[in-house]
Amino acid sequence: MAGDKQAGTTVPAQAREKHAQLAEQIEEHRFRYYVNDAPVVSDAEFDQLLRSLEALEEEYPELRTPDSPTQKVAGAYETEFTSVVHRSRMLSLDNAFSDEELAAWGERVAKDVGTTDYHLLCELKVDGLAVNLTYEHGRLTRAATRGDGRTGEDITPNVRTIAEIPDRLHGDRVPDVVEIRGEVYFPMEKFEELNARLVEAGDKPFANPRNAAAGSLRQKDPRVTATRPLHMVVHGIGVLEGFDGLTRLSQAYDLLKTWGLPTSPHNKVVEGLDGVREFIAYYGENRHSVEHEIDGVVVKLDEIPLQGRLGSTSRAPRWAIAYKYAPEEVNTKLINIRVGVGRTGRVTPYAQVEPVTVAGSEVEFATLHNQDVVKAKGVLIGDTVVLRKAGEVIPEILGPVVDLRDGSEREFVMPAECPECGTALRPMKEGDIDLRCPNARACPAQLRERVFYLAGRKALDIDHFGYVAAAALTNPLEPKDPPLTDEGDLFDLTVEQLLPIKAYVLDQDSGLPKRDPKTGEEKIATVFANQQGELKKNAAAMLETIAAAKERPLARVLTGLSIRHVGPVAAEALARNFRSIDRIEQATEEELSNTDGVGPIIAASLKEWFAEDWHQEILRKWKAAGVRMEEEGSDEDEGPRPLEGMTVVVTGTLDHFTRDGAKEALQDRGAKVTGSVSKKTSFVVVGDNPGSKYDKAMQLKVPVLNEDGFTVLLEQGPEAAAEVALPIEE
Ligand SMILES: NC(=O)c1ccc[n+]([C@@H]2O[C@H](COP(=O)([O-])OP(=O)(O)OC[C@H]3O[C@@H](n4cnc5c(N)ncnc54)[C@H](O)[C@@H]3O)[C@@H](O)[C@H]2O)c1
Ligand SMILES: [Zn+2]
Repeated sequence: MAGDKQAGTTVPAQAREKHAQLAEQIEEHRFRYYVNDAPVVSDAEFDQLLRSLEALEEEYPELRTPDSPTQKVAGAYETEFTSVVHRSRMLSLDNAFSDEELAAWGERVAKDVGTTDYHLLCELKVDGLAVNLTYEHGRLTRAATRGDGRTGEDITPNVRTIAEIPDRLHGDRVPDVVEIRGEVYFPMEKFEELNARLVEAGDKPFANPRNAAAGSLRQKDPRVTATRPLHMVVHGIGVLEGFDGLTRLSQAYDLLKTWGLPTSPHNKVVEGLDGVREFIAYYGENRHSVEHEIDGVVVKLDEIPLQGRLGSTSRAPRWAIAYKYAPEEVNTKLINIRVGVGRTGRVTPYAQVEPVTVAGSEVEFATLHNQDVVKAKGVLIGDTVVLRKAGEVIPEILGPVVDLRDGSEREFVMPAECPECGTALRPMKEGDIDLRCPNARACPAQLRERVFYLAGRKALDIDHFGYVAAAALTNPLEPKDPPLTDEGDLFDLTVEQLLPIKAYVLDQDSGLPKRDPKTGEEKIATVFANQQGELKKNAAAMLETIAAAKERPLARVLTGLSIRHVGPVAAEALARNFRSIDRIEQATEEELSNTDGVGPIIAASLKEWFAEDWHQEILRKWKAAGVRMEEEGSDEDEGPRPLEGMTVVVTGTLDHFTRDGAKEALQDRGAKVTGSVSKKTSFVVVGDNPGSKYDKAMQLKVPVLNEDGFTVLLEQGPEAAAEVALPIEE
């Protein structure tokens, strides 16, 4: 009877072997996760293994023995902590990964609960580690990890270092004994700082905040725990002695709160599964506005007596379910760290990883900000890393999986030269972390990025002018000389120039050529001409929009110049206040920095920009091409400008004008509106609650107008307004 059946069973040997293998893998991962606080696979991968095991046991129920990982709460491990027996078991939770699984749970509850009078309590599933706090007569006497659910590790001294966890419960009606269950977590925003400190000290960084929470709490020396910003949220009650009358879990939480325990502000009792779905949808959208990481929603039967009626399996209660959101963290390989050059020359390292799908999109690159961040994260090229993609945010590397290193990994070294033009990199100012390529005009990367930005949504908004076009026009393979050596010739592009252009098809995220998925070869395209050698339709549309873009508002033109620190907001403020490029150029640094929304840094940057000859050349060419360099309506013949040459500050709240409305009224009459009061200020207009600008004006004896005076200024001019200025206070 040898072969694929074992005596007395119907389970094929193959299945049995597969089961044993999976079980062993799962046990090993649990050990790494619960004991070492250093898992080597993502939670999603781990859950997948567990699910495979469950599926196998579904098919061959004989394999579902009591010691199977599917039947247990993690495992019992020998660790350096003293073990303690929980008074009542700490269970895990069953998971639902889809709406069907949630609905199936809901139906089972409805069927088994024996009444229609029950409620569902929705809670956030906090991504941390479970702890059990025992309070006797109101005093914290013991804190333990979950362990295998019956026995955990004694971490009392460590838990005492967490400020949020009270040593004594408040109030005079506290139970003789109560077990409080909750989740200890490590805030995401403190995570980078912790890893930086660990790396600095030569210690192993954590792969993610959950491991950081577990690793920080499970320290032999509680003084180390005390230095970690740990928090806790309460999510359950174990044994309760000497206290009657708790019938609803939601109300129990209210009570725990009065005792001084950190309960969650997000819990919500809902009507039926549709209410649950709403809660799930809401926090799916607002996952990152919560103070801790969440990996799902836990739905519980709110009536405590009914919970007892449903009971538990060896592993999890039947009266609760954890609905899991799509994972935001995946493990992948860090293939390389490259550097990219931005439009202002800033050189930033970024990670190139083995492509993975996370939160619904394929990711190949992740940001690393600067060379110090790479160091602080402690990642090496070749590492398996935890990559996180939270919503629409750019993917980031959380940390390395140190336990998978084999010695072949290498440290990233920031290059000394620009990867695209070879110029030596340097900080712009002493003390700057960022390195820059100083070859602003001719560096192909900077030029490409500038031109791309210039054509983009925030600036000239030119149709069919994307990254590929920007690269093709500035650095084509053919012809040798590019049509654009800087932005100056943009408006003079001709069809003849476009037709012969061949260029790499570049990827916007990396600036690298895209590859043909079949052949692996770099993609090269005739970017603007079709096979007949005629201009492609979208290239024709591009040329048309370029011509039309000469009429774009001044602020957009200004934004498109890629002047450091001058983004759309500052450009808007400058355009409103000065109304022409020439006037911005002629303004003093002080006048510039007095503009609302423009400070000294922007003012200095503007001055620097105008001082470059090749920038002047761009302006000259654009003017010659007919690009509008003035705000509409700023022509001299547009009407009288009775407040020309005046500088006015508006402060406080006016009744009949918004702040912008007041500004516009002044600017329409030729006045300049600034944000700070100086001796040169002509008038200060004050509304309600004017604050320090009023005092300053009085001190400098600058005429101050109330709202009526302001109307006089607008309607009758400065002399009349001076007559009605408020009296100077000494
Ligand atoms: N990556 C790995 O190698 C590895 C290994 C083992 C376990 N894991 C991960 O650990 C988790 C499995 O552990 P598990 O058995 O604790 O199951 P679980 O995390 O799916 O659910 C149970 C736990 O959720 C916690 N929880 C958070 N918020 C809660 C709330 N509001 N109410 C009740 N409980 C709440 C409790 O601590 C409870 O013990 C999975 O996410 C799994 O992927 C990963
Ligand atoms: Zn360069």
